[in-house]
Amino acid sequence: MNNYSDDSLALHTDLYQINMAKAYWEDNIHHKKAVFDLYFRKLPFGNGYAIFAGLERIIDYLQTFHFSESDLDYLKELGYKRDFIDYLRTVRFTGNVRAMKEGEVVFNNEPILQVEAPLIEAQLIETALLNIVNYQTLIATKASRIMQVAGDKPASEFGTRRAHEFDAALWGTRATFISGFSSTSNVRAGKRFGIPISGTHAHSYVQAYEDEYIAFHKYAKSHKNCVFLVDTYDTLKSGVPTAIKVAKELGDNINFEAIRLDSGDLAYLSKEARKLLDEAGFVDTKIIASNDLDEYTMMNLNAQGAKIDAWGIGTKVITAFDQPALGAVYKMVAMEDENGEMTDRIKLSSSPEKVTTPGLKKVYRIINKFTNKSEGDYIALNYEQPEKESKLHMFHPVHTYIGSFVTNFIAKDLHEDIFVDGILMYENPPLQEIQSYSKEQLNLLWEEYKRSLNPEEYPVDLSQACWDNKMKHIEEMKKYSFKK
Ligand SMILES: Nc1ncnc2c1ncn2[C@@H]1O[C@H](COP(=O)(O)OP(=O)(O)OP(=O)(O)O)[C@@H](O)[C@H]1O
Ligand SMILES: O=P(O)(O)OC[C@H]1O[C@H](OP(=O)(O)OP(=O)(O)O)[C@H](O)[C@@H]1O
Ligand SMILES: O=C(O)c1cccnc1
Repeated sequence: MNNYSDDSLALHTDLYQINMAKAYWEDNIHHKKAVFDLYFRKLPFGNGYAIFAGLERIIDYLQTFHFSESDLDYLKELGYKRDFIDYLRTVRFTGNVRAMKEGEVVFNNEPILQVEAPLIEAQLIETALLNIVNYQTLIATKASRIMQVAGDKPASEFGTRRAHEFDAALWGTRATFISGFSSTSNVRAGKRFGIPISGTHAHSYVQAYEDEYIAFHKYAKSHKNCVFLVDTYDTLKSGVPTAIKVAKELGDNINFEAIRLDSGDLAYLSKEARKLLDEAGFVDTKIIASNDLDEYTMMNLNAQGAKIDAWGIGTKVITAFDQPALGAVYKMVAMEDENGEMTDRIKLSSSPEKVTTPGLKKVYRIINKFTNKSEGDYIALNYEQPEKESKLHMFHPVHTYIGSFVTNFIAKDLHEDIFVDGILMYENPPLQEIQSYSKEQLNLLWEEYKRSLNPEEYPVDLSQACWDNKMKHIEEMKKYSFKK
């Protein structure tokens, strides 16, 4: 354990970013403008779309970006020279960021966010930006899959105890809320983000009294709104009948809101519990289910006719249980040359998906005016104006023979100016608004893209000019490497 205080996020980066920063600075190219695209190549969970989350934290990170004195002391200890350290002391984020809004429905191979900044700044922030987007977008997408099954029934996020430590619990639960979860059990997240909080009680509460009747009675004395956990000993023989008995005794003194089932056969138990509650006159008392739930189990429970009114979901959403990482990348697409002109940059690869798409680009959602559904996304070079065209040729960027012509469309630019010359231009909407925005954007998608199993592939196409430009750079780069 050393004595440095943890007072900035500038070193929350990979050492190779600092290695590059040093070399750029020594070569005096650190101030040249560079453009990077942030995107992922493959949708997670085999889903047909993803939900973007992370912008709020990125804004906060970039606004406060600086190397603290303790960061610089540590770099000095590592052997970095004084003049480089003195330079780092002055570094702030002074560039431009364009990004999609949080809650946006996003797809593979389209820039979710673009950074245009002095090379050294754009490079130093790469790791943190990817760290933020990859986790939050992954969790928002998992949560969205779950909400496709939950429908109008509320889902509460219960996962803090299983999350990958504090930050993941906090920002992860925010991501689930963006995708439609209705509440969280994490009280700090409620305080920090204004997410509605909700909570029942644990088995230990019943164990503390050993007797379910006493436990429920005491709980009801302490809380007017009661949700009783009924599976500590025997759900149908003891838990549900005891909850009913206490609720009858206390009458209008309490609101018998719900029971919670947390083990056993949730389909069978919910149906039987429903019968007992209804027979006792508690037709409005809800049944909440929890225990290792995810979209697959929930779908199965629905198919079995389970009488579940609300879901408590922890581990599997907050850890993105079936896919531990999203693979978003950050790739250079343009750079200022020795004459001060911006020139495109490309990275080649033997796999076509990994070849980058050079140039400054915009992403448009092409919305059919008649159906109000999205026809696909269209990536065009900055100077193009697809919104002014009457007919668009949309074609697959790898299998170019797959394509169609679109007319009567709206081309919606999906990027917002977030920072211009380091100045924040964007105001984060309230979280509730982000949730509503996300829901509206999902409504633009045909159902075929939203099913959880084998969804249709949503078109993410390049404009002809963007595609021609890419081909030109591939050819030039091949000639260049061949000459060498
Ligand atoms: N009817 C059902 N159909 C499909 N899956 C179910 C059904 N009922 C429960 N499950 C799921 O099956 C799994 C059973 O969990 P587990 O093996 O931990 O048993 P349990 O009864 O919960 O015991 P424990 O007391 O240890 O929690 C959970 O993921 C649960 O959500
Ligand atoms: O199952 P999750 O989706 O993660 O939801 C949260 C779980 O956390 C609690 O269990 P607890 O930590 O007491 O352990 P348990 O598995 O023994 O119930 C609660 O009773 C849920 O079962
Ligand atoms: O409120 C609950 O019921 C709850 C919260 C966290 C984890 N498990 C259950």
